[in-house]
Amino acid sequence: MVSFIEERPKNIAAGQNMVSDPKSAQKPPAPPGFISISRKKLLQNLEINAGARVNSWVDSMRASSPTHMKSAPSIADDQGSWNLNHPSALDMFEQIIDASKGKQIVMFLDYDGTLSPIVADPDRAFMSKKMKKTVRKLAKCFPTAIVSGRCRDKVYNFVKLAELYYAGSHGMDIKGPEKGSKSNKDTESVLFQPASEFLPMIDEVYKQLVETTKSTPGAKVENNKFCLSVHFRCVDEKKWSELAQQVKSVLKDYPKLRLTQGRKVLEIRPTIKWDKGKALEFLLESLGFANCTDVFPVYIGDDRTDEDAFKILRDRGQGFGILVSKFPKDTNASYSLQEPDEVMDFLRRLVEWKELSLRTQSRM
Ligand SMILES: O=P(O)(O)OC[C@H]1O[C@H](O[C@H]2O[C@H](CO)[C@@H](O)[C@H](O)[C@H]2O)[C@H](O)[C@@H](O)[C@@H]1O
Repeated sequence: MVSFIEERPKNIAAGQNMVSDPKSAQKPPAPPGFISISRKKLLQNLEINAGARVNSWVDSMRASSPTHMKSAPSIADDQGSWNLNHPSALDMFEQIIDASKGKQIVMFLDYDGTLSPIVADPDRAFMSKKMKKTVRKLAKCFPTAIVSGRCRDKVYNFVKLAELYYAGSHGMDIKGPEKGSKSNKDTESVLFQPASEFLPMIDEVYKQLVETTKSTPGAKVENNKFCLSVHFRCVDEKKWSELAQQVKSVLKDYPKLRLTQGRKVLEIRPTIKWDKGKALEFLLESLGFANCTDVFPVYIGDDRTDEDAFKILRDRGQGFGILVSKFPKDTNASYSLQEPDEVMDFLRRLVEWKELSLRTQSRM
């Protein structure tokens, strides 16, 4: 499947820190819409150096906001090319199944915006009962992992399925199925925490951010154990610059932390070379598929941080990524789905297909 993504700048590897372009920081904000070249570049530059100018942070915050994307003048053209290059995974279901023939499908699912709809209060991002039932069935058919920016315990409390693998804190906290669960009768559950030395620093910065941002109405700081989120979904846009300034004032003393951006959220994490893509590779290895050619990983996610995993799959030439988005975006995913309801339909079809093929095999 052809993708129209432009690669990250050559000097920037996925998950590495990016030095902001001082020229683009001086430019006036681009007109609404993400089609313009400068806006596109901005979207690629969402990994923000903690020392970057606050203006460029705010530009990035605006650029990633769908309300700004909707009014793009050439949105119809872009939509056409999007549909062509990133067709719906539901429409392409048969082709996907054909490509997986003879291979072990392994499922990787992001949580927010993929399994649960985006809501204003991050503590209330519940997954529907129907979605939970579908994910439970999915895990009976294929090894399944949840890969989330959230703290692992929190995402577990939303999903509550012991038979899954969980990679929390953007993959910096990985655990296998509970011992004694159906998918893990006797082995120890995998546990990998590559950023554990950062725990005291993250706690310290969390407290400082809570204190510093409390004067900005609507701002919410979330402790995700090995990383932090500063939410601005409920902050008046006029106050975004103030919030960016507050976050910057805290981060200036912590060069070992970097900032990335998700959906109306500034994400702060250690500068280690670890991300959702590395977590995907770690999990494949743990499952015994390290150098395997007959594995077919499918990663479904909606956010910038999921791009690291999409890129790994594209580079390995194995399986593919599915981006959950209603809008065209630069992505390394091969297919698209519009929203969590479509994700559920896709997962259900996978389950139905697997159950049918198992029944057919048992009759032979
Ligand atoms: O990797 P994910 O599972 O997608 O986690 C990324 C962030 O998700 C959460 O924030 C997002 O969802 C919230 C609830 O719908 C929404 O209010 C927020 O605006 C979104 O950015 C989570 O709260 C963050 O900590 C994660 O970093």
